[in-house]
Formats: sequence, structure tokens, C-alpha cells
Amino acid sequence: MSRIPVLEIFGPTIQGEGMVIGQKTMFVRTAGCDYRCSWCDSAFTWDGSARNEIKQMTAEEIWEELSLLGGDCFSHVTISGGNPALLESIGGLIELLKAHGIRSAVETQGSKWQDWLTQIDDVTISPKPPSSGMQTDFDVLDRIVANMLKANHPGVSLKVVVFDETDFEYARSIHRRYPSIPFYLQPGNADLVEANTAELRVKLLETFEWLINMAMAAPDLNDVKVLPQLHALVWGNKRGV
Ligand SMILES: C[S@@+](CC[C@H](N)C(=O)[O-])C[C@H]1O[C@@H](n2cnc3c(N)ncnc32)[C@H](O)[C@@H]1O
Ligand SMILES: Nc1nc2[nH]cc(C(=O)O)c2c(=O)[nH]1
Ligand code: SF4
Ligand SMILES: [Mg+2]
Repeated sequence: MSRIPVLEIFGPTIQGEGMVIGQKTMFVRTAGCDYRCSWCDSAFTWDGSARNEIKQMTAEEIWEELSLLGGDCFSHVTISGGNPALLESIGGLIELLKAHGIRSAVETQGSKWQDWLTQIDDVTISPKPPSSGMQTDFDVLDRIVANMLKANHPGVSLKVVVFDETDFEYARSIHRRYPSIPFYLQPGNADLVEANTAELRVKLLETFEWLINMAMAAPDLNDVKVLPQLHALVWGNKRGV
């Protein structure tokens, strides 16, 4: 039985980002990432700081935990990380969720392909802009987008986090490269240590407003959706929400 390294299972909560923002959902967060984004808000999934919390779980064990936590108050599960697309074993979990009538979503950066991606209802691909310190492998990203288009997948979107003007230009180039994919812009949270949510909200709303203004002035982004991290506005930098 192939296992999945799980760092946290939480919910029900709302999806705070992107294409299904506001959707009531459970979260399964896997351990491990092939990237090391400078501003990663989930660095504990890969920096070793939470290594003692990683549980190697079967799909059935994950389902049990989801049921225990969510009872009958959920019909949607979001898989995030880390990078869940590192794990072939997620395929079995998706099948099990489907068998229970549960819809699924995934958050991934578009650096790895898995066949199970086509089985997910809401697929968010989030290529990383220059401020992350990461470099996009466009051969891989092109192939992932092409595979999703070939599968006629109805629920795929691109979401780019933007911290500065260089990131904004990168985001534009992503939209230009894949014009048929619904495109989302998300302001970066630059203060991952602020424990005072009221103070964090002010900063997050300022960067949200900056990003709205940038997008409104860009004629090549007339179809873009600009969204804040809703969960950060509500719960701040708290983990497991
Ligand atoms: C923690 S990542 C996990 C999934 C996958 N590794 C990825 O990056 O898409 C989930 C989402 O959070 C976003 N994110 C991470 N750190 C952030 C930050 N400081 N501010 C805004 N968004 C952030 C990522 O860009 C991604 O869209
Ligand atoms: N509520 C909530 N929404 C989210 N959307 C993406 C998240 C993530 O960390 O992948 C996330 C998260 O951690 N919490
Ligand atoms: S790709 Fe996602 S999980 Fe990995 S370091 Fe970047 S933001 Fe964090
Ligand atoms: Mg998050």
C-alpha cells in the first residue's frame, strides 16, 4: 500500500485563494517540495522544522481522519503542500474521494506532472515569479498546460503571486503564454511572522490595493481576477486554517 507523507489535515474551512475562493473545503497538506521559495508561507513542509509531525498515511487513513474532523460537513477536499505533484500515491486518494462523492482540488507550482492531475476537479497551477528565487522550467510548464488542455479539463487555472513590479511583468508573461487558461493574481504576504492579525490585515489590504491598481492599468489583463488570500485576512498567519 503506497503511503502519502502528510503534514496536516484540517477543516472544514474556506478555500482562501484562487479559482474556488470561498468554497467550503477540507485541506490535506503533504510534506516535501522541490522548490524553496524565499517567501513560502508553508516552509515547514520542506525546511525540516516540522519533520517530527510528518505521518506516512494510506489513502484510507487520510479518509478516516477527514471524516473524523469534518463529519458530514464537507464535500470538497483540497490537496496542498509542499508540492503534492511530487507524489504519485495521491492518485489513490483521489479515487477514494471520488468513490465517496467528494470533489477535489490541488495546489501545485507546475514543476512536475502526474497523471492524476486530470482527475482533480479544481487544479490551480501557480508558477513562481522572480522574487521567490525560483526559476520556471517552461518546458515542463508548457507540457503540463498542454496535457490539461488535451484532457479538455474544465477546471484548471493559473495563479501568480506578485510581490513587486518584476513579479508583475512575470505574471503578464505567464498570461500571454497561456491566454486560454483562467488567470488569477494574488498579492504576496511579505510578513509571515506578524502575530497581530489586525496589523497584518492593514499590510495585506495595502498590497492588495496596489495589485488591483497595477492590473487595472494593464490592457493585456482585462480578463484577470485579482484576489487576496482571504484566509490570511481572516485568520492572519495562523497555521491549519
Ligand atoms: C504553500 S503553496 C503549496 C502549493 C504549491 N507548492 C504552490 O506553491 O503552488 C500554496 C499557495 O500559497 C502561495 N503562497 C505561498 N507563500 C505565499 C506568500 N508569502 N504570500 C502569498 N501567497 C503565498 C503559493 O504561491 C501557492 O499558490
Ligand atoms: N483557507 C486556506 N486556503 C488556502 N488556499 C491555499 C492554501 C495553501 O496553503 O495551499 C490555503 C490554506 O492554507 N488555507
Ligand atoms: S513551491 Fe509552494 S510549497 Fe514549495 S516553496 Fe514555493 S510556495 Fe512553498
Ligand atoms: Mg497557505
